[in-house]
Amino acid sequence: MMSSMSLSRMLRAASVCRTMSTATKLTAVEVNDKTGIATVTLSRPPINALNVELLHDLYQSIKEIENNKSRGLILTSSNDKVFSAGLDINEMYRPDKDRARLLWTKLQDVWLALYGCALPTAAAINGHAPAGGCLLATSCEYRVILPQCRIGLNEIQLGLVPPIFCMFNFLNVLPRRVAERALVQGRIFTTEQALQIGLVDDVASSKEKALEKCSQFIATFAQTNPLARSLTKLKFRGADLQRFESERTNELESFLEFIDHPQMQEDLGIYLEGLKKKNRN
Ligand SMILES: CCCCCCCCCCC/C=C/C(=O)SCCNC(=O)CCNC(=O)[C@H](O)C(C)(C)COP(=O)(O)OP(=O)(O)OC[C@H]1O[C@@H](n2cnc3c(N)ncnc32)[C@H](O)[C@@H]1OP(=O)(O)O
Repeated sequence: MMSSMSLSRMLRAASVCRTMSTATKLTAVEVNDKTGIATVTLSRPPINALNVELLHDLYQSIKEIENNKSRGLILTSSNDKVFSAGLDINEMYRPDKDRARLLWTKLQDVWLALYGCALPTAAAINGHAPAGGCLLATSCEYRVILPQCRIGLNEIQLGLVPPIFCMFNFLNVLPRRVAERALVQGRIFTTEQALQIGLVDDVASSKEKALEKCSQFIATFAQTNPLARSLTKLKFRGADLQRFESERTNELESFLEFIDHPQMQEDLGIYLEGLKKKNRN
């Protein structure tokens, strides 16, 4: 039989962390009642490829956390090897046109919500983060990565033109010259390289330690007026958000045109096949 001691300990633990009522299917949201920090966990096995549904759930989670006045938001993954593999290439290869439109619109919505989030945001990058995975991480204000991970915006290697928000994210984090070179070369960085150029702020030896470091970053704002903080953040990011708004329709149409091109489809098919072949050999 369970002792009253262990029962009370369990009840105490249960009261510290609670799952948000509207936690969605492909993202789990947990709020620490002690710190007020919400953790969003990407949960689309096997590699958190960003499809319409995951992007939809992620957007809902970010908005819910923002509206519930949490103290901060941490983004992480349920997979212990991959933070996110980026956009689900199956959504771009031989796509249903309406769904492709929805995919891009949802990606844009997520970027707007995360980059412009009023709360302090941090990413505990507990696995590889290529392309869209890197986009999510660099939309946050602070990043901690685990050893032996790879991170970067490699779109150009797939023949894709990095959209404008990729540029904003890199310019916000890296010196201009480094950002430009990384994007035009489609560089994927190791953990050590990412730390050295400043693409990430810190390295942690485990997911738990990465989450702890993210919480510590968010706690640095405990004494700061939240409105003053969010307005100051907006002063830094507002011009990017405005330029994005003015170009979002054009970027959507360019994306649709781009993936409609026969050569693009052929390249995406070869790339996808290469990823699958890796597992067959
Ligand atoms: C102004 C606009 C103009 C035009 C705009 C053009 C469009 C620009 C778009 C820009 C924004 C974002 C783009 C993207 O995100 S594109 C996606 C790029 N992602 C990648 O290149 C990552 C590829 N994957 C990997 O490197 C590895 O899979 C990874 C390191 C993530 C994990 O490695 P691991 O060994 O753990 O796992 P596997 O490789 O075995 O993968 C498991 C299965 O998942 C499949 N897979 C992997 N990645 C993807 C993906 N991105 N989409 C769909 N499927 C993916 C892989 O094939 C395996 O499948 P099988 O189990 O069937 O073999």
